[in-house]
Formats: sequence, structure tokens, C-alpha cells
Amino acid sequence: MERLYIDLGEASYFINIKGGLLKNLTDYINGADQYIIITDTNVDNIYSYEIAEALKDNLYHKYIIPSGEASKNYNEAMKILSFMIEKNSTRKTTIIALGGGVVGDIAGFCASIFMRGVGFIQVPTTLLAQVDSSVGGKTAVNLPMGKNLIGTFYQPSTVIIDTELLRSLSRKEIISGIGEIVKYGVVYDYSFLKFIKENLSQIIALEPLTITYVIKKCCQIKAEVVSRDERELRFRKILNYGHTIGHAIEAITDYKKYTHGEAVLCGMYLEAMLSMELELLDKCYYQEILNIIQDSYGEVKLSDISREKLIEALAKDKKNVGGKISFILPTTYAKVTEVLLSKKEVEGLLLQILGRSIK
Ligand SMILES: NC(=O)c1ccc[n+]([C@@H]2O[C@H](COP(=O)([O-])OP(=O)(O)OC[C@H]3O[C@@H](n4cnc5c(N)ncnc54)[C@H](O)[C@@H]3O)[C@@H](O)[C@H]2O)c1
Ligand SMILES: O=C(O)C(=O)C[C@@H](O)[C@H](O)[C@H](O)COP(=O)(O)O
Ligand SMILES: [Zn+2]
Repeated sequence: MERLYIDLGEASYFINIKGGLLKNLTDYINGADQYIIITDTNVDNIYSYEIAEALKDNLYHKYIIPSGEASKNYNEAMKILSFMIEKNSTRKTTIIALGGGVVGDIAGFCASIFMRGVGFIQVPTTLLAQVDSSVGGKTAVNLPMGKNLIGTFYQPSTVIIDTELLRSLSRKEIISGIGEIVKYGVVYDYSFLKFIKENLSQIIALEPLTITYVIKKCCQIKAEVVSRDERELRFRKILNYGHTIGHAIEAITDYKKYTHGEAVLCGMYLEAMLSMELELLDKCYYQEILNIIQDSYGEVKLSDISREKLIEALAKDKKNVGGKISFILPTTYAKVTEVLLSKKEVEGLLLQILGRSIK
């Protein structure tokens, strides 16, 4: 088994990675008085028997949210908290998030506020959640005004990554995970980016040794970044590459057409173009970034996105400072920089880079 340590003082924890870990869940959980499993309809349909088997000797209750980003909202969080009151949860309860990033984000949010904080374990079931969202402690729900507008930093006590659970994912969800994987390569580790490029088909095929290596590498990078700057005061911002435009794309398409990772792939593509237009980005690196995005996602068309709506959504991004929109832009191999641009500047740049390719 692969084991990584994320060093955050009192909030430090282990990330455990191996195929088949769900069966042995109880070896890694912490002897709480009661467990609340939060999962979604798809995961429950596929893994309901395994969950019941894994927890049969423990007191637990299961709360199932409808699958999809639309469930990551405040009302759903309140329903979870009320369910916990109904089930007599106490401060000795532990919440287990068994699902993708949607389940992880909302379950973590509930764990952080129920009775001012209860135990929290991440059991991520999507590639995206295994390489990114289950690690680092960002929790959130969306508001109608935008993505992740309410949330906390609240670390899990452990992360249990069962790579066998990825077998039931659709290709679209695998590509979504590759969005965040490519991000780590671009912002932090050029040799990893080359590895992704050379092994893309094995990654998409979830070849066991390759996918385990990739998950471990991503968790290692995320652990290093988060250990340096847990609260995103400075360094952690590098993980936002592709996310300013990515979150805007998700919001204006009602979180339905693009998965988070697909929107991030498109966002990284456009933000690389933005960086090039601002003459901040090395030309060879620029081409490499566009190539790996196209190789994994296909052509970035965005024919359904209007420039006007994109700018409106960007203007509402929670990272904006003093009326300016914040972008994390690549500059050269494994280096990025934060650039703040006015709405007008972004309008001009988007017109420049996209011409008439979007409305
Ligand atoms: N907290 C963080 O650091 C962080 C990082 C990245 C993304 N996120 C958030 O994560 C969310 C996206 O996560 P996601 O991509 O996992 O989406 P998701 O949770 O919606 O899961 C994607 C789909 O896969 C299904 N699914 C989950 N596991 C499955 C399995 N093993 N087999 C078959 N189907 C399965 C789900 O039911 C869903 O339909 C977004 O809300 C994003 O903002 C958070
Ligand atoms: O962990 C981080 O830090 C990240 O930014 C990871 C991102 O991939 C993730 O999508 C995150 O939820 C974005 O957070 P937000 O702060 O922009 O809401
Ligand atoms: Zn993300």
C-alpha cells in the first residue's frame, strides 16, 4: 500500500492508497460512537452492498444525496445536519464522505459546522476526488450567485483511496480527473507533465500501476502545497490555474454541460492563451500546454459560451480583489504568477484571443 503524510501540525493526517481498501474500511477509521455515511445516488446504487459489508459491525446511518453538482447547495447541507440531529449524532460522531468531489465538499462542510466540528473521513470514489478534492481540507457549497461561495478549511482525519472504485467511472469522468492531473504538471512539476503526456492512454485506461503512481504523485504535490500554505494566503493559489475561467464556464452552463475537470481543462486552455497574449508565457511551454489539453480533452470549442456571460461570471469570482479579476497564469516550466485584470482589460483580451470563435 502507498501511504503519504500531510504535515499540518495538529491537523496532520495520512493518505492511504490501494485497490480494495473499501472492504477494509474499519481498519482505517477511528472508533467513533457513530458514523454518518454521506454518499450519492450513483455511488450508492453501485456500492451499497460493499458499504453495508464494510460497516456491518458499526453503528452507522447513511444519507444519500442526488448525484450531481446541483446537490452541492446550502439546503442540502441543512438537510444533512437535520438528519444528524434526528439520528442523535453527537460530537463523537464521524462523517464519512463516500463519493466524488460533490459529496466530499458538502460532507466536509457539514462535518466542520455540526456542533462546531466532528470527525471527518474522506473515501473518494472519482479520479478527480482521488487526485485532488479529498486532500487539503477545502469544503464548500455553491450559492445561486456562484461556485463554492460558502465553505471552510477543515481537514479530514484520514483519506482512504481505493483505486478499484474507479473501474465503474465513465470516460467523461476519467477525463474530468485528468483536468486536475494536468494542472499539477503545469503548475508544479514539468517532469510529471511529460509523464502524463507519454502515458496518457494508460492513464485513461486506468492501468493499475500507472494510475496508482499518478494518484500518489498528485496527492504528494497537493500535500506539499497545502503544507506550505493551508489557508491559501499565497502559495496555494497556484492550484487555481484554470479555475477562474473554469468556474465561470461551469456557472454559466448551470453546472450541467461541463464537469468540473472539463471546465478546468477549457479554463487552462484559455488562461494559457491569455498569458501568451500578455507576453508572460514561454512560447514552447505554451504549445506544450495546449497540446496536452487537446490530447486529453479534444478541441476546445466553447461554441455555447457567450463572451458577455463569461465576463459577467468572471466579475463575480470570489478571488477578485478591488474590482479586479484574479488569474493564475503560467509563465514558464512549472511556474505560474497571479495577475489582476480589470473587467475592461479581460474583455479586450478575450476579444483578442477568441475573435469570433465564441459569441
Ligand atoms: N475541495 C477541493 O479541494 C476540490 C478540488 C477539486 C474539485 N472540487 C469540487 O469537486 C466537485 C467535482 O467532483 P467530481 O468530479 O468527483 O464530481 P461528482 O462528485 O459530481 O462525481 C461525478 C459523477 O460520478 C459519479 N460517481 C462517483 N463515484 C463513482 C464511481 N466510483 N463509479 C461511478 N460513478 C461514480 C457521481 O455520482 C457523479 O455523477 C466540484 O464541485 C468541484 O468544485 C473540490
Ligand atoms: O485545493 C485547492 O486549493 C484548489 O484550489 C483545488 C481546486 O482544484 C478546487 O477546484 C477548489 O475547490 C477550488 O476552490 P475555490 O477556492 O476556487 O473555490
Ligand atoms: Zn478544481
